Amino acid sequence: MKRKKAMLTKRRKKVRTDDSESTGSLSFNSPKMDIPVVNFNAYKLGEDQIPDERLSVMIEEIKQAFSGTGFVYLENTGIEQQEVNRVMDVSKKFFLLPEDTKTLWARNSDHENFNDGWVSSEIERLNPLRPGDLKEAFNISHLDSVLKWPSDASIPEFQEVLDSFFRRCKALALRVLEVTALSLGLERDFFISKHRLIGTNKNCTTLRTLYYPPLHKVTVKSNQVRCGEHSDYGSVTLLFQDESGGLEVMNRSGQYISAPCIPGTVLVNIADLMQRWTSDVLVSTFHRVLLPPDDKMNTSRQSVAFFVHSDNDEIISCCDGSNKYPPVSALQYTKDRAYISYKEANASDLAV
Ligand SMILES: O=C(O)CCC(=O)C(=O)O
Ligand SMILES: [Fe+2]
Repeated sequence: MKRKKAMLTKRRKKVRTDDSESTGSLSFNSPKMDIPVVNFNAYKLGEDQIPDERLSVMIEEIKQAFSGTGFVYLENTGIEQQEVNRVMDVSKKFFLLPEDTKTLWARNSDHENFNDGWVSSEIERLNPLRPGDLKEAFNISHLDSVLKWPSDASIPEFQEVLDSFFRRCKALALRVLEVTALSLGLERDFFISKHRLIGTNKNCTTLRTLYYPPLHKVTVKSNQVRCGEHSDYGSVTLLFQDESGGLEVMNRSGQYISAPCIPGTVLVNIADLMQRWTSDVLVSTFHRVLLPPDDKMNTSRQSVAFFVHSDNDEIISCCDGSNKYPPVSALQYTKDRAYISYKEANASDLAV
């Protein structure tokens, strides 16, 4: 762990000497990130009944990360790179199907499972001041739903692979929430007691597989990017990226810095409701994915995010009893935040 941390710091220093200012370009060219790498081995999936003392180093490191940059790479979580590759492979098969076929599994906001299904390119704008994001996605939040699972003969394994990855991410996320509670001096089950219904229609936690198509044949609009500047809405997010890179995270001085893929790790970040819940002790940080550089416009990018939300009916009040923010319903908070990403912006190419 120490070695990797040192490596990241070294890389960052090296890049910062010649590239410390934003170029103003919409393709990524940012300094390297100093997001800590924390060894999760003591509480990896499969390790059970671990006394709090054995977790003490990790607890402290996670607290530093979540209250500093709001992002951390976890290594030795028990989720192996091969599992992630399987999800990416099966997802790519889906995203490469013709649009008419994918439409059969399009997300339908009128449906009870309003979040599940395929989302076509340019539908969402995570930064409402930009044109629609150049990405496609497939969402799963209700494991018992059979309605939205693609059943194309070319990818019979789609449901099995995504369903089982959802369960693995859920298990890891609950462990992260336990460690987070301990790091704040709270009871171990403080957060997980409000995340009991993940995978059902009473919780908005979503596994989202993302595909950023090649852009060389696309007319890219002014200020359009792959994924606009935003912070996530819920409790925490687990993120897996392929090696094409491109994710950038805003640092404390307001500068976007690169958060590269480190194979075998899981990138975890604090989301907005968790920041509010912890009275701003833990921080939810802006991040984005710009366009690839000109010589890589013909390449695609993939990522897989697991957005963790507390149960819909929970009322979230500041955990320190401070009343810094009024209590809020978890579902209402998520709905209000998501609405902003879908409503039409009046001018799609405002300066950003
Ligand atoms: O694709 C990525 O690497 C990031 C996606 C993301 O931040 C999001 O969808 O909230
Ligand atoms: Fe995000």
